[in-house]
Amino acid sequence: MRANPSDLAVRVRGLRKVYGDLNAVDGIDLDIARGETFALLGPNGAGKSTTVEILEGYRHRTGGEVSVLGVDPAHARLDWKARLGIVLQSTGESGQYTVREQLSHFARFYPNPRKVGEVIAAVGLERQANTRIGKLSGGQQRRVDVALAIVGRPELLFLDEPTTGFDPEARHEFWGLIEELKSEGTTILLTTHYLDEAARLGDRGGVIVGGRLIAVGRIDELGGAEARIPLVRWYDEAGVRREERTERPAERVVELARQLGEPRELEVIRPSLEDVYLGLVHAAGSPSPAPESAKEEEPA
Ligand SMILES: Nc1ncnc2c1ncn2[C@@H]1O[C@H](COP(=O)(O)OP(=O)(O)OP(=O)(O)O)[C@@H](O)[C@H]1O
Repeated sequence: MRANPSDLAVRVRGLRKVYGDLNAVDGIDLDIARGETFALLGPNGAGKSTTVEILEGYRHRTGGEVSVLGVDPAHARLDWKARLGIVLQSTGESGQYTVREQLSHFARFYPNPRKVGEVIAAVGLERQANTRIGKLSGGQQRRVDVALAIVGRPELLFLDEPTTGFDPEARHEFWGLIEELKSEGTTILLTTHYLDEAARLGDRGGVIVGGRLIAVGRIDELGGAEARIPLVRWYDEAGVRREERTERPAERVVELARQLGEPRELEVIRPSLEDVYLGLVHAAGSPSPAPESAKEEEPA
């Protein structure tokens, strides 16, 4: 994608982060257009949170250029922070205030906040509005995190594994909320291990492995056309498992039925984002060690 820099919410070039001997982020280039939802995917320890926390201004980088809403997060001021909404991976919410009190308190920090009652309704916590946060379930506390992140009407919303601990119904409701924010023009950077979530919400996505972005593109094109060709699987007469990629799986199935009658455990698989992702991660291998000159100690 080639975009005018002013249309970009996030522009990253050659981003690096070294912890001791580890290249946690190893030369990432990334553009996220305004209004886009970008899903950052990758296995545990791949460097997603480190990247996101650098963009949020919570972590120093070792090298590279970063611009978020036109500002370098390493030198950003409070008015820049007010344009962001952040849902961190772990919740840090204090439990002694009610949902409404906490939201009303934080809404005051922003120049143009949403109405607290609307935010509570949007995250589905109307019945818990006057409950102390410490008494909510894990999934409900996560909704409070999301509510706090959107109350300031952010231009750019960071969602780091936002639906971990949600039951399936809550996840679907949450997706509806994110789709509404998208339709209002909010730019979203989402990290998630749920590939169905990434496929549903993401416009574009990237896969990080070992600190490197190994694939980036439209979410439904990630991994290339080849990786999405349907797969036909069956057992032949000798009981050997066979598989074949074909653009015309129905034709292949008819041929097989003609040859074998009812082939054992015949399957037609249309690769999902999860299949494509697993193929990419498997092919990418493991991280590289840091060069001596780049070593840096990281405080906790
Ligand atoms: N403060 C730190 N000091 C030293 N190493 C760190 C620190 N924070 C993260 N790391 C290491 O950097 C690597 C990248 O971690 P990061 O948290 O960015 O991965 P992630 O992709 O977000 O993983 P997950 O999906 O598990 O959240 C990991 O190997 C991790 O152990």
